[in-house]
Amino acid sequence: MSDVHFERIALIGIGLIGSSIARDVKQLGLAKHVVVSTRSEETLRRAEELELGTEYTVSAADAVKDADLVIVSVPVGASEVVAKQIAGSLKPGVIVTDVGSTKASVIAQMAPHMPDNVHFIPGHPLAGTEKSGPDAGFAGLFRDRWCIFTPLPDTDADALDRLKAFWMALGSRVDDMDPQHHDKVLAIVSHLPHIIAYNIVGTADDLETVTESEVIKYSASGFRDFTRLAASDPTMWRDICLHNKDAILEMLARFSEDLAYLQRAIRWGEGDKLFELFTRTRAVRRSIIQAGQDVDAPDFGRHSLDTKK
Ligand SMILES: NC(=O)C1=CN([C@@H]2O[C@H](COP(=O)(O)OP(=O)(O)OC[C@H]3O[C@@H](n4cnc5c(N)ncnc54)[C@H](O)[C@@H]3O)[C@@H](O)[C@H]2O)C=CC1
Ligand SMILES: O=C(O)C(=O)Cc1ccc(O)cc1
Repeated sequence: MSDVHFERIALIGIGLIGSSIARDVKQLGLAKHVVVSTRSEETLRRAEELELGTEYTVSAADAVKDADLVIVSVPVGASEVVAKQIAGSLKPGVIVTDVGSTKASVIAQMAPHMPDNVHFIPGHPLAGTEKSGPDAGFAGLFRDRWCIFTPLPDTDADALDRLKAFWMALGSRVDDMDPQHHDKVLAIVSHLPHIIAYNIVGTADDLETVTESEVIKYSASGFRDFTRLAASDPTMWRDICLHNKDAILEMLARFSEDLAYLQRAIRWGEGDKLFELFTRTRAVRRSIIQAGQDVDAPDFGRHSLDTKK
């Protein structure tokens, strides 16, 4: 079955996200040509071995020539470099989008380089795992997950609809948001949990009174969940921290205040305060489950969707 949405798609960056898009596009027949481009020869060769595209090049500028859709899937800190590389080779009318975890910074890095006759529409699929690289991707990653778009004030409505139709073909639910609001929401639901995970695993690793082998041997499931997040790609998460600095610092300040409240309640034996908080937070999880999110699976159960129904 074929449902071609774009004649030629260029994928710039072919890690977890780029390669998952490539697998879906191939499986669903959403494009006639898929040009894969990445910086490193080694990753490009691996993408070719995995047959993720129809053409391969280390030149982002060559990759985007004649493309109708360009998807940039690189660490957010590399957005400006890529924008500069592709700007002079984009076809008039092409849709250029990205998948970066932060939006205001990506817009600031890319928009000034985009020619007027190009539709630049920033996006962010809220789907992923702690793994990275072209081998880590899988078909179905985006199914039943949100993809948020942060269109610019002058974004063409038809181009936005075409891009949304593409993501809906991958199984995503789509929504629009203001970029600053996106960055605040993501700071609390995604960026802080990762930062807390990096911190707790780092703290455990630094403890002098508990040996590393004890941490490994006795790690209960709570700690293990943190280690999964803390195993996420260092480059990607360094860039997210640096490129969503204000929202993350704002949420960290709130978090620290609330932690001090909890610390005080524990110190003074204020069980009622602890009980009230733990009851309230339990309700949040129930709401997530009611909203249809499979929170029990380690990576939201995406691997179970690898094989098509
Ligand atoms: N990993 C996740 O769970 C999710 C990641 N994202 C976002 O998606 C983007 C990509 O993330 P992943 O695919 O997980 O990363 P990844 O590390 O698996 O892949 C990144 C790819 O970008 C390439 N790359 C790096 N710098 C480049 C440059 N200057 N020019 C061309 N290619 C370059 C790398 O070679 C690699 O192919 C990031 O912006 C990240 O914030 C969004 C949703 C989920
Ligand atoms: O692995 C996980 O639990 C994630 O939360 C993956 C993830 C990482 C970054 C994003 O911007 C979106 C999703």
